[in-house]
Amino acid sequence: MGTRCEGLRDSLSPIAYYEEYSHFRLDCLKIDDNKELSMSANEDLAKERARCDFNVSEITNILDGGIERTKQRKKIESIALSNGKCCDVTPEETLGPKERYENAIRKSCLYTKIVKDQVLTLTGLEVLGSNSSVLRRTADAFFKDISPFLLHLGMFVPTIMGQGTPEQQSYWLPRALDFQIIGTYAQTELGHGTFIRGLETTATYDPDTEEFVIHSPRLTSYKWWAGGLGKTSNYCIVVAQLYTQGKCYGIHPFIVQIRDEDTHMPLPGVRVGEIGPRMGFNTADNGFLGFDHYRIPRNHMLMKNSQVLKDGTYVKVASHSKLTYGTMVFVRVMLVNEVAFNLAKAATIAVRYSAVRRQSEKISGEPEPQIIDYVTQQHKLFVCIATAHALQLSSNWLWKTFSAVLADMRGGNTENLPELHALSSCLKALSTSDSAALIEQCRLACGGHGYMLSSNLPLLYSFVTATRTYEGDYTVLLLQTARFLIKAWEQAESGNPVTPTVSYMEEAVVGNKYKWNGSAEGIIKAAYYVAAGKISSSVTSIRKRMKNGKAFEDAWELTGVQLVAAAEAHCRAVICDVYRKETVRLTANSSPNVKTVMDQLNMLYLSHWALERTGDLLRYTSTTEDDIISCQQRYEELLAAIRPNAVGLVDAFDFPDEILQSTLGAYDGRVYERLMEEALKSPLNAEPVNRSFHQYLKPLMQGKL
Ligand SMILES: CCCCCCCCCCCCCCCCCCCCCC(=O)SCCNC(=O)CCNC(=O)[C@H](O)C(C)(C)COP(=O)(O)OP(=O)(O)OC[C@H]1O[C@@H](n2cnc3c(N)ncnc32)[C@H](O)[C@@H]1OP(=O)(O)O
Ligand SMILES: Cc1cc2nc3c(=O)[nH]c(=O)nc-3n(C[C@H](O)[C@H](O)[C@H](O)COP(=O)(O)OP(=O)(O)OC[C@H]3O[C@@H](n4cnc5c(N)ncnc54)[C@H](O)[C@@H]3O)c2cc1C
Repeated sequence: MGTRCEGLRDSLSPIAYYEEYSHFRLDCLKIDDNKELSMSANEDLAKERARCDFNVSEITNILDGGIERTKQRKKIESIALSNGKCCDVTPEETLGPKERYENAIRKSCLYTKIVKDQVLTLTGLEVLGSNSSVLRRTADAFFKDISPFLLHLGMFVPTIMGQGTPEQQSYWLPRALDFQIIGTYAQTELGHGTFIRGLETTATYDPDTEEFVIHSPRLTSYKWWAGGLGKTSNYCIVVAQLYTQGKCYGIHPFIVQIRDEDTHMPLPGVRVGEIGPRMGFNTADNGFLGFDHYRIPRNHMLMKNSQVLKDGTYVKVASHSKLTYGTMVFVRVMLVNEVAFNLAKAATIAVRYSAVRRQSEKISGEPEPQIIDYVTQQHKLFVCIATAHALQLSSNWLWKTFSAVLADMRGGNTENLPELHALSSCLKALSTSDSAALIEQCRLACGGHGYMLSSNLPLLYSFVTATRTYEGDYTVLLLQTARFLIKAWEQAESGNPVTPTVSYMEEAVVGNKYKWNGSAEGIIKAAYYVAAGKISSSVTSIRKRMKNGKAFEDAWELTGVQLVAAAEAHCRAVICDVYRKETVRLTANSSPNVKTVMDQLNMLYLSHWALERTGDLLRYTSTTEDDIISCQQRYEELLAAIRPNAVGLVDAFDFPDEILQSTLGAYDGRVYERLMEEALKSPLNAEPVNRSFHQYLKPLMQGKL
């Protein structure tokens, strides 16, 4: 689809037909007065770019984290993209399941080789740390869906880093980072995903042989879902209940070899396969895995946080009981960045398309306007750009918080872990939920063409909607944050100090009502008051239920709806606050127009959420109807102010066409030409008459069936 792919022939894809029937394709392209469809860029998009009043690359640099990081990213992207084999001639979505998987493996190996040979020599291992989002982003030029290697780099390697002893790391990491072995993370089972204390796979220590016996006692204990498990991985992290000296010590991580390193056959005692078609992730060979008394050496238990000695003695090393959950916290932090990136892609596609697409008449007889000129379209799309910024900046902030807590923990201090868990849980929940909803909004904003897989919007949605479930379901994670909030509220009530992200409670517990003012800081404060009001209401409900004889657990359960809403409101206030502060900080030295447009986007986000939550504002603050009316007016003014810069703003996300992979969103705006070009790649267009005509249709129509 991108220019670098023109004329490419993919050895694995069934495209012989394409050459054979090229005359048919050429005929279709000569539909306009016998002229071939235009190869030149769309004029409307060119005009949009000419009217943009700020320096696009300044915003790109802000989003990348500085000019040097932009340069580094572009260097990595250009190495990977100049390879020329990054996309398919036959769209991957038109292939059958086996061909798609094989093609995904081919491309994963190709991309891995480029990273190993060319990118790592440029950046060193740093690329796997702070630059991993660049690797992830560049990978999208290779995969429209998901690489079967995602879990290897996304969870297998991080688990060894986070849960292995230094000796275990020095043994496993070089092999894993060099792709001599490929692994995944098998925690979820058929019977349990959320409640991990209820996992049923067992790892029983046998001191006679100094081995663990891994066993799946029943069907519900089969591992289910792990990405890359079905066909790709030869190793995996298995999370299992540890038994030693007759006692169960709860779940622990083990490195388990599941396939022969040479033949790739499953090892005796291992039952492994792929789980079947799903809504997305169809190139990720998500798998199932069962064990029949399968033995692994003692030192394959990852022993940084707890150990089993040769004689079977269990030794707790870690100072906090939940450190074995560390990989999940890490991935939740990474996911905020991941969904911000995917939302930015969807916004780019929908905004560019809306500048190209003309539909209906605003005034009878006048030319049809670009659909981006409808205020309702602006309402659908500009909040997507603003949310992509909000989540990107929140994710950078969360990453810094995560790194600081990690550094503390290296020195044995786990004091800030509960706050990190509460923050990463709610930010993961809200960012994934918002992004999925807004990507779908982008798809709907593109009308019928948004439904085409070649727009890439359906694939983006199917990928991002899964992030709301995996790595901790939305509701479950918000309830985790609620636990923290209720405890903090009780601390604040009794006059004890609370941690920074809940310091607003100290003022709110006194019972003041907040008086609305429409400034950014005013809206943020109102959002905190709404959160405090919801937390307070939840506390009241729990206490009332307990007073009426309920046990705490029952009272908590019955208050669940309010608790989820309270955690959601808290997280929204945190995002609003961080987004504001980071915008002000990062634009302090920017040119005036960049400052203005970033401020407008930020205000748009704040006003949008104030208007979405008018009921809460009226209930928990002293906001009046007049305040709401003026907020609505401000919101509409912001839509108009942002309109001329909309295309510039999405250009600032700086996605090469190869990464965007969209007929509707390419930089040149040749929307209709690309739609037709992609349609002609459909296998059904391989021949003028399909054989089913002779087999079924003709006999039916001629009464000979
Ligand atoms: C070519 C290469 C190309 C590629 C290139 C790419 C290169 C770059 C790579 C970059 C990659 C980026 C993208 C990655 C994508 C990855 C995809 C991932 C896919 C999906 C993976 C998965 O999907 S994998 C499974 C995740 N599965 C869960 O996510 C289970 C949720 N379920 C729970 O997580 C627990 O079940 C749950 C609810 C906490 C209760 O746990 P529980 O029952 O034990 O605990 P309780 O509720 O009783 O709570 C008791 C007390 O523990 C406290 N606490 C609980 N957790 C705590 C914690 N973590 N830290 C601290 N404290 C914690 C709590 O706050 C209470 O504290 P207190 O008592 O003080 O109130
Ligand atoms: C695409 C994809 C990839 C995945 N990859 C992996 C992987 O690589 N490795 C891996 O180990 N796992 C993986 N998973 C599994 C994933 O982590 C789990 O599906 C997820 O944690 C949710 O658990 P569950 O499926 O058991 O849902 P359930 O817990 O059964 O949830 C079902 C419903 O019950 C509700 N619910 C559950 N518990 C509570 C509660 N305590 N209070 C209130 N409501 C509750 C939920 O909110 C939800 O509405 C993947 C899943 C998907 C979809």
